Amino acid sequence: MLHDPADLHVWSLPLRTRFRGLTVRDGVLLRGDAGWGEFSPFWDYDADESAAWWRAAVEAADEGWPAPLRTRIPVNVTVPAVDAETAHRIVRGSGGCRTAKVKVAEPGQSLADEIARLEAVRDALGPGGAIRVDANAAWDVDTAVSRLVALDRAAGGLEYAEQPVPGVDDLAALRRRTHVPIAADESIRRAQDPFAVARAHAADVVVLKVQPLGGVRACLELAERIGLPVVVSSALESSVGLAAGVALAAALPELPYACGLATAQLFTSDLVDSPFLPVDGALDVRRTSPDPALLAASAAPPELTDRWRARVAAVRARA
Ligand SMILES: O=C(O)CCC(=O)c1ccccc1C(=O)O
Ligand SMILES: [Mg+2]
Repeated sequence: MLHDPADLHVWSLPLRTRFRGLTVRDGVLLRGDAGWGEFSPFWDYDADESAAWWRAAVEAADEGWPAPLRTRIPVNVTVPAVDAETAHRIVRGSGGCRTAKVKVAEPGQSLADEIARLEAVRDALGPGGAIRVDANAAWDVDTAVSRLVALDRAAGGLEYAEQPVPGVDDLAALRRRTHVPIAADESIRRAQDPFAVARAHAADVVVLKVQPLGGVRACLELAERIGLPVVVSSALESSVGLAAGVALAAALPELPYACGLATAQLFTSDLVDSPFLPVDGALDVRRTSPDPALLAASAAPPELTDRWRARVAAVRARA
């Protein structure tokens, strides 16, 4: 279907704390017969890599998603690379999340910063909660081996380490040298071949993100073929885009881990009047549509709007 360019809504939303180097997040909403879709590739994704993100938006707008198998999705609170006191406050204010995902390997921070952050998260969560870390591919294998010993101890046990090292071979080598389970994220969503992880026995868990992997149906197929437990995570979308991740999590036959879909908490405002915020550590499964007043309040300035329209035109020219 041809989406009328007049029906592209370019938005920009501030983040509470710096995340992945970002202080604002921006993107596009489009409306189709089935509902609203979000297209929000990060600016370091070129038109080629953004094609999958566009397919996910078109699926949401034109087709909708497969029927849910569950009504609630347990989620992790996402803790950015903040100081210990802030980390404690974020976990306590998370809406009852029993799992925390803590960012580590932030440039300029020390192991002591990470240990303090993990101790604070454990204190806030209590002994029953689960703690995972995400290093976004920043370590080499030797560094990861030693860091994971220290961080596992500081956390009182790690549930898993997400993408501690860059490549599939690195993940496989590290996995043989640590008892901490390994999750693959970038090695799935930015890889030529997402199945290489499974073939190399490089991970215990795979992280699936709807937009970079081309939609809910594409992710369901990938999950079935890859044969490893899946964690659905956001790409820091508005609550319109988060609905796609919620739909994927709801449609997966098995969902053994909390999902990384509580990222609406990282924004100071949203595009829908009832954002995806956890209650008792879980999100309700539902679709969302933007509130016209919030969409207007979050409308991007003209220059940014032009940049997004050009991006959409480039990605559509390839489709
Ligand atoms: O998984 C989560 O808890 C939140 C999502 C998240 O961390 C993320 C969000 C945007 C881009 C990359 C990542 C990541 O997992 O590395
Ligand atoms: Mg990650």
